[in-house]
Amino acid sequence: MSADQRYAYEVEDLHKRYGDSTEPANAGLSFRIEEGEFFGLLGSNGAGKTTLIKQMIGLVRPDRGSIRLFGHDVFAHSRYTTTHVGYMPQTAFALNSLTVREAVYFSAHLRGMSIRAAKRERDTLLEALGLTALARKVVRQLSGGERRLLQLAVTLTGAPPVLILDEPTNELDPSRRRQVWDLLRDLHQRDGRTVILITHNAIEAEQVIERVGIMREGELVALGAPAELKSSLRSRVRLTITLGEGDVLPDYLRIQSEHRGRVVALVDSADLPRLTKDVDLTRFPEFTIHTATLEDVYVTYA
Ligand SMILES: Nc1ncnc2c1ncn2[C@@H]1O[C@H](COP(=O)(O)OP(=O)(O)OP(=O)(O)O)[C@@H](O)[C@H]1O
Repeated sequence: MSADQRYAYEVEDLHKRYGDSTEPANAGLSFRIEEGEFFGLLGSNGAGKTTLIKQMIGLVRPDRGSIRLFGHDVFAHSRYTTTHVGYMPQTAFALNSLTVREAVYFSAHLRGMSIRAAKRERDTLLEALGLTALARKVVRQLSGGERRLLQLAVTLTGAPPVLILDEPTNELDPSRRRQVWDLLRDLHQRDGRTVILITHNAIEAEQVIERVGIMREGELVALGAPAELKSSLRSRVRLTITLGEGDVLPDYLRIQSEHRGRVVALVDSADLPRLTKDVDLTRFPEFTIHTATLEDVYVTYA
């Protein structure tokens, strides 16, 4: 990190346990996110991702530890936090009786933009997210995916320097998902925004994220660039193969998933020559071999 680079977030020794729950939701988390970084947070259900994020925007108080946003304590400077972070939660969108264009316009205006600037912002965001044709529709009449896009548009209003997005591509069809990833990549590369993304879709996220944290049981069990984490895997090669009736694979393969004869397995690089000797892969109707993906890292750690 160069001398003039700042941290967007500095999280130190964060602990959180809800009510009389025996297991902590967050247990001793410490990490930093650089200004302008695209950071992905992965982890299975209940790993503690949402709790961490809610603490980072000052919605949930930790039992112990500190969180600084550009050097400001998020709880002592709650106004600073709300004006500098755009948060898109997983929960349903609230502005149901407004039209799409009103929802975006009012959000921009409430974030301090003049009437003129808010109108311009509204038109730009609706266009960027492919919502212009729906501008006059009432929010409650939108489909789940359309609502999700609108929620993203509202989150982006006022151009907050930090975006925290909880599963932004959930419920979207493949072409809309691509549109969202392209937009986020643009906001990051062109405008230098810091993006913090929670996702279960490691394969798609891998295209955009620069560093990833993997959570399990309230702790960060892996933190690094996707390439670094992939190269740290012992089983570096992924084999996908469709088996026929009675076919069996050697037991040194680590099976990750199996569905209707389609098997995904991880193979130690050292075992690859042995595998190609033991199994005549060309006899199978379908197989692929490639280096491990971020999803393999996720499945290994989470
Ligand atoms: N308001 C709450 N009250 C009590 N327990 C909670 C509350 N919110 C979360 N928890 C518990 O804290 C733990 C972490 O939950 P959290 O929602 O942070 O996980 P997550 O990684 O975001 O999960 P998911 O991927 O399913 O959204 C879980 O055991 C959950 O049951």
